[in-house]
Amino acid sequence: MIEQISPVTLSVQNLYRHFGALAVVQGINLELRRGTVLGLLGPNGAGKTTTMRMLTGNLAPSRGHIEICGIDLLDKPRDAKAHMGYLPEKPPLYLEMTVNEYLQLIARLHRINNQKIHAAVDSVKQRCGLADQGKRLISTLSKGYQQRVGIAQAIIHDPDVIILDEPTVGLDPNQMREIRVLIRELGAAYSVILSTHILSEVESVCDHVYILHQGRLVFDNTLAELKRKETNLEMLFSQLTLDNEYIEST
Ligand SMILES: Nc1ncnc2c1ncn2[C@@H]1O[C@H](COP(=O)(O)OP(=O)(O)OP(=O)(O)O)[C@@H](O)[C@H]1O
Repeated sequence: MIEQISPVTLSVQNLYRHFGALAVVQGINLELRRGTVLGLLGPNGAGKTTTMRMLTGNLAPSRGHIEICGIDLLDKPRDAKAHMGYLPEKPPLYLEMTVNEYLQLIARLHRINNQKIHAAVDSVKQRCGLADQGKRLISTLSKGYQQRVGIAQAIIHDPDVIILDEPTVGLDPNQMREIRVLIRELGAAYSVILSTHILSEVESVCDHVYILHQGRLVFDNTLAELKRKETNLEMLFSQLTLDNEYIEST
């Protein structure tokens, strides 16, 4: 329902990326709408990280078109990136800083007005369950709380599109559950692309799923439709990617 009426926040057309002779991303089309969590699934080496690096403006496409909130990422990278928040697989944290120092630094890098920095840091800490952690050194936080700081840095400038690359890797089950609740909340307010290897995570968090295999999108549908058809995501994934080793390891 939401997908029918919400504005498009990210539009990707005919995206390609080659590394030398290796075609890693081959003609991807993708659309993300406000209020949606989109799960990007694929076996190892499918091209997920390469795709996300292009969507966040960290890697130039060989070909294709990316618009963030209607702004062309290649023509106006600074304007487009202002609408985008990114948590890479390895969170870009300065462990020797306190949570407050780090988030203030990130706010400055996003050119948030000096007078608004404290309010922005307070608001994002509240949102990410870090309200009592401001004076802690990041190095002393648990991995789950460090991941919250990683998410906080991705959303401090109030972006429309949030891209999270395997945000629950290495977390214990309680931390995973908490981060998933947070992602769900972010998805309701913004729009999120979530890359993960955990199929149950997609089922519990995402509204829409895309499956990438050998650089091509081989599946694109809503979770509601999968449920309606009683499709088993694990079976579907296995059939589409023919990578049983991956399924067994998750
Ligand atoms: N800078 C690069 N130079 C050459 N090849 C690369 C480069 N970056 C990625 N690749 C190759 O592109 C393919 C896709 O990699 P990518 O990291 O995008 O996959 P992925 O789906 O994110 O995999 P994983 O789930 O293991 O993280 C792999 O074969 C990888 O070796």
